Amino acid sequence: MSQTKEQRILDFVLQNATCGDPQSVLDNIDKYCRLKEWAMNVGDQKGLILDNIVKETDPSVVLELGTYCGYSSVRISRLLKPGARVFTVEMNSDYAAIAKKIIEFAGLKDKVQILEGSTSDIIPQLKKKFEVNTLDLVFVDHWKDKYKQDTQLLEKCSLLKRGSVVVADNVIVPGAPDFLEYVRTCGRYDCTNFPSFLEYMNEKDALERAIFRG
Ligand SMILES: O=C(NCCCCc1cc2ccncc2s1)c1cc(-c2ccc(F)cc2)cc(O)c1O
Ligand SMILES: [Mg+2]
Repeated sequence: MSQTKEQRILDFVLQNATCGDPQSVLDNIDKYCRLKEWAMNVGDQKGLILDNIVKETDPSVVLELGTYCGYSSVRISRLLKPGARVFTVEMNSDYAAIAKKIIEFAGLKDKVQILEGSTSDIIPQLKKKFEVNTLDLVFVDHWKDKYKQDTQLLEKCSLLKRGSVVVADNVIVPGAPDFLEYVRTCGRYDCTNFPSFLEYMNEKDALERAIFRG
């Protein structure tokens, strides 16, 4: 059966990275996707900005929307204190299976729980089914036209508290204009734009940090 790009990324990690070493997993995914096949990981440049935001926030409970191959799950969870958790939502079961193996290879399976399904279904279940109270950090990296509605859904489900940090990838490319307009003008967030570049390319992209005011 012909391999998918995501399977080739997994194989490259298994053959070249060091088991239990998250940084080597990240470095090898970046190496493969820069040199061989582009893929939609947040990447090393935006990843460094995300690292700094995670370190400043020091979150206990993280929600990620859009797992893909698990690159940002590894990126985030490698920085968390003992006992802190990442819930990551992925609706493509092939991606979820790859991500599970990459997260396990990195030695981070106890910190990350992959939730397969749509954010519309899973976000309303977080409190009762997954025993989440509120979220300290949300990394938004799924369908760009769902960023705004899912941010509003997080508010509606009382999952955000004063100081909750929402970080969104790709606010320039592919872009999430309705999300940007919402968080910057609704009066409930303190927003900061972090200019960078699209993963593995020279095109401009950016992360947006929106801190919930409560
Ligand atoms: O689509 C992207 N990422 C979302 C994948 C969809 C994953 C999910 C959708 C969904 C719905 C509901 N519930 C759960 C989920 S999980 C994406 C695309 C590009 C890009 C940039 C330039 C290009 F020329 C072509 C693609 C770059 C990026 O960094 C991305 O993140
Ligand atoms: Mg992205």
